[in-house]
Amino acid sequence: MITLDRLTKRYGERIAVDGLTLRVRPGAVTGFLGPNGAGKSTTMRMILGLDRPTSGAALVGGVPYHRLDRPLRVVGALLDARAVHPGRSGRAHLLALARANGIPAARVAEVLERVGLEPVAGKRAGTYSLGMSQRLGIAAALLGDPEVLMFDEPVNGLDPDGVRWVRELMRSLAAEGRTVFVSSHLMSEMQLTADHLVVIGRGRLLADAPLSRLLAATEVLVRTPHADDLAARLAAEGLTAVRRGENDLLVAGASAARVGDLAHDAGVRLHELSPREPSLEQAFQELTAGSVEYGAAR
Ligand SMILES: Nc1ncnc2c1ncn2[C@@H]1O[C@H](COP(=O)(O)OP(=O)(O)OP(=O)(O)O)[C@@H](O)[C@H]1O
Repeated sequence: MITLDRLTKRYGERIAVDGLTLRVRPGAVTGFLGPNGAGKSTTMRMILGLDRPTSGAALVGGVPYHRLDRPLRVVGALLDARAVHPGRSGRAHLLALARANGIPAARVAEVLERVGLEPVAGKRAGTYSLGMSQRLGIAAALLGDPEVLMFDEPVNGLDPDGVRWVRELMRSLAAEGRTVFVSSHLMSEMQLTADHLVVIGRGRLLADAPLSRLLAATEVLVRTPHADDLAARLAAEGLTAVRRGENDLLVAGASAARVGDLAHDAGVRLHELSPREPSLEQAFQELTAGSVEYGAAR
């Protein structure tokens, strides 16, 4: 479990993280979404004790990171896959980490196998492709068999096989009961990976909800030669229908079945009735409109 309590970070006049309060729960993949500069990396760095909050708190398993006795056994993180000594082999890198953290050397072989890096474990990390570096970073995060895992943009720059591999790994880590917190600016990716979403913009919490709820805001498009009659009937039921052309209405907040039933009751013939589920991309754009720091999001 990760707990943020009014977590705030200022850099001079600029507020990077603005009073974030939330819980990231075990047994699920929680996506951490926001446009560039929204404060995702800063939040993750504070959780890992790499940045000090201006105010508020970030706790892992109920305590601040700097008070953890054996941090790698509690929380593993991949922030920057290239932050490895290039002259060291992947195996040597993991052995050094294990030694420094009181983790048995035998664990290195286990994590190398889990991430599929065994065949190249003896090669210098500097020769690794981005995908291999990501796997090495993930192996390091898994080394202490931690309950909590955090990944900052783990699929950035990966090929489709690499993306699929990371996605499946996240799902399996969550299925093992771990807390998996993964940041991304790729809404489409989160739609495939996450169970729960936390959305921030300009350091502020915009949404904290199951993926299914963020996607549930269904609209229904109705085509009828009696659009005025139907709009009146819908209005009487407290539903808003927006006119789209002569015969089309866009109805928010009701299922296709309900709209169809109301039309039937009102004796209105329908020529088309189609639910339109917004993509997460759309939901995200609506949520973050006005909070994008650099104009167009990446
Ligand atoms: N060391 C720093 N000094 C000053 N400002 C900083 C520092 N680190 C981050 N910021 C600012 O804090 C804000 C949040 O940055 P952060 O990197 O956390 O965002 P992000 O959501 O991770 O974005 P990205 O996806 O671009 O990495 C930005 O406005 C950034 O310019």
